[in-house]
Amino acid sequence: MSKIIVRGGNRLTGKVKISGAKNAVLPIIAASILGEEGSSVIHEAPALDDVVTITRVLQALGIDLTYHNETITVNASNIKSVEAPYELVRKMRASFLVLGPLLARVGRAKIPLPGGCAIGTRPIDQHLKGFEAMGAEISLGQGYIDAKVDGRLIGAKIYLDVASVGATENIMMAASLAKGTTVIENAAKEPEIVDLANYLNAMGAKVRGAGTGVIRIEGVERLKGVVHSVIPDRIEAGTYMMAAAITGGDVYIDGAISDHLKPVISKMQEMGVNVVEDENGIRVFVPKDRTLKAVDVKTLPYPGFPTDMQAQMMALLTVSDGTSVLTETVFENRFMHVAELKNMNAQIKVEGHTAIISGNSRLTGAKVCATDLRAGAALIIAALAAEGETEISDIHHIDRGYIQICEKLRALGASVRRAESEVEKAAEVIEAPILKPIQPSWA
Ligand SMILES: CC(=O)N[C@H]1[C@@H](OP(=O)(O)OP(=O)(O)OC[C@H]2O[C@@H](n3ccc(=O)[nH]c3=O)[C@H](O)[C@@H]2O)O[C@H](CO)[C@@H](O)[C@@H]1O
Ligand SMILES: C=C(OP(=O)(O)O)C(=O)O
Repeated sequence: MSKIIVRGGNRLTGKVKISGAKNAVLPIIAASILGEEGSSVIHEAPALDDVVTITRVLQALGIDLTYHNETITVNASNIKSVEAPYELVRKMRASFLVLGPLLARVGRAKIPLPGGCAIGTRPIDQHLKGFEAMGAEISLGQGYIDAKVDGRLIGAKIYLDVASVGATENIMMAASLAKGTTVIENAAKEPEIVDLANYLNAMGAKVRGAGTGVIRIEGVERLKGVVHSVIPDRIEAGTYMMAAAITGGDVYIDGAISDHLKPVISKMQEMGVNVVEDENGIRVFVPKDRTLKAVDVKTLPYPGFPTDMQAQMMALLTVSDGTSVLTETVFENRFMHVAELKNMNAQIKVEGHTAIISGNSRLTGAKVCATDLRAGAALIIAALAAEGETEISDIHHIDRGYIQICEKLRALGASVRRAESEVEKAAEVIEAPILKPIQPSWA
């Protein structure tokens, strides 16, 4: 099994470049399915495992796609299958985002129930409610969602019971090619939704209000490929901010958009971390001899404190002065890192959705397991401050969301390396079958 091995105690200094956002590039790749004419060229697409997986999903649909040097070129003028392979979709949640675009483009999609991090039950009822309101017929059998529409989807008014990021994106994409206007109420407001709306609008869609709670989409007849650069990853940026702080370091987070990180910046400042924002990035530093203070944190949909930063924040709180209360309100099972942090001598008690962290821990290196993506990031952060060596296993979770994390940390002065397993290095190859183009039922 591959591992990341960290020797703690080094102060991080220097500059780290932030890559394109995983949670923006994934829906943008899915949205490319909507382009009937020309190619889309997507820049700043980091070669994360999740990004590679979704590109393979598109290839399995018979879509022409190439991926070189963080640039993806997609030509979806021909779609040859409406069925996404189980072996790919089970690996990640966001692969379900191909359902809306396929349904809108060719009137049919057969997608396995999605996999991804086991941080909660993660239902897809809000996605399906949206598609049904737009006239789709949905059936579920043998682990697959089969969605059909006779003719085009019809614009509808859809109120989301929860402000789901994925449901907002899936419905927004489907609505772009529907007949008439769709209004999504209680829509998610994350920056990744705005990036997707910008991409769709460049393709010729008419999406208004992305970034607010009400998004209005006027359907158009057809969309075309465009050139787009993905926004920087606010969660990757936040992770390096925590890494800098826990080591008492001084790091410039190059490319981070501070507007996207306000709740993280504000909590870190409350703890006593110095954070200086400018138009190109964020400098994070802890003055010598400053002790960081405990704070209370509650995760919320954007613009609240991101659930995807909860685990990393917890790692930082274990060494801060005093008791912190951290409440997770977005996912019901997102404290799996607690047991692992406790193995490193952290003092944490969980009561329902709340973790009570007694600070001032002297973290010690241990053998620990990355139970999910951000849990893995939290363990690396804790390990940077721990005494001795920490060995983190199950790092395939970390590879879903962090590109070259060991290289980036080493460049900042950390002692961190990967120990690769030969078995995992033999990449799984899933060949796309040879298929014929599909015509929509109304063509
Ligand atoms: C690829 C991607 O962008 N992933 C992000 C996206 O995940 P994802 O889009 O899956 O997260 P959602 O916003 O949909 O989930 C938020 C909450 O809504 C619930 N829910 C969701 C859909 C649904 O149909 N019914 C329902 O009840 C979920 O169980 C969860 O409790 O947003 C999450 C919340 O910011 C982030 O943690 C993930 O990193
Ligand atoms: C939970 C996450 O991702 P996903 O929704 O892809 O599982 C994440 O990025 O932290």
